[in-house]
Amino acid sequence: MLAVAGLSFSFKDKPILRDVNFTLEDGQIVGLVAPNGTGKTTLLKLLCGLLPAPAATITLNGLSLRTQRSAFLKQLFFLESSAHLYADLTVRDHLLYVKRMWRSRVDVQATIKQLQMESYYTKRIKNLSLGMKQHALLAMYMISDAQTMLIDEPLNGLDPTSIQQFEHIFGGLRAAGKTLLVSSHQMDSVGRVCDQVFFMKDQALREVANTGQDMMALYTQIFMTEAAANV
Ligand SMILES: Nc1ncnc2c1ncn2[C@@H]1O[C@H](COP(=O)(O)OP(=O)(O)OP(=O)(O)O)[C@@H](O)[C@H]1O
Repeated sequence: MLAVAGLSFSFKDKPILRDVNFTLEDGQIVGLVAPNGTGKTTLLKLLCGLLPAPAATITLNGLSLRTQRSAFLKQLFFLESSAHLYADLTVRDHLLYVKRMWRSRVDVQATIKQLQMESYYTKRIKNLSLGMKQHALLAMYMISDAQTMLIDEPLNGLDPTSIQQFEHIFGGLRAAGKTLLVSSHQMDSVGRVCDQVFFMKDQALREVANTGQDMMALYTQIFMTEAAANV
């Protein structure tokens, strides 16, 4: 379980989060939804210590991010985006690197097959399309076998078949007991995959259980009704 208490953060004078508290239960997929520039990536970075939040208490299965940082981070995987992959290394290089660093038993070749990357896993990242890089990044998450996965906009640039494939893989990770916090702007996908959704607004998180409601309608209600009223 990931538990967060008293999390506040500002970029200079701009408050992003104000005294945020939440928990993520094991075996759950939680969506993180908000308009561009609200602070989704910032939150994910805070949860793994890439940005500082000295006053917050962040624990993962009882381990403190502040005082037991390396044990905490071994249980978590986060890579901000496929733009952060190494341009001159191949997909396979990335997967072998993650397997070694996370001491994982997940089979690299089986993962390549599962993600249908056979035709390009020996290619350098710089020669891949955005969708291919997104596959490579998801493969890194799968290979890490980390208990908790923070995934930032994994569906960007994917075709409909790949979106289905990713949703299936997220479901498989949940079935294996993993905890996923996934930011996305794809509300239909959020509705299909997530157990609950955090809507980020006014420096706070509004938690909504997914009971099959229309997520786009909910998005409009939370974010757009007010915006329209201000025009
Ligand atoms: N290094 C930085 N210095 C100052 N401000 C920053 C920095 N990084 C992000 N911000 C600001 O923090 C706010 C939140 O940015 P963030 O990238 O977390 O948003 P986001 O919700 O992930 O957006 P998007 O959906 O566009 O990816 C933005 O207003 C952005 O301008």
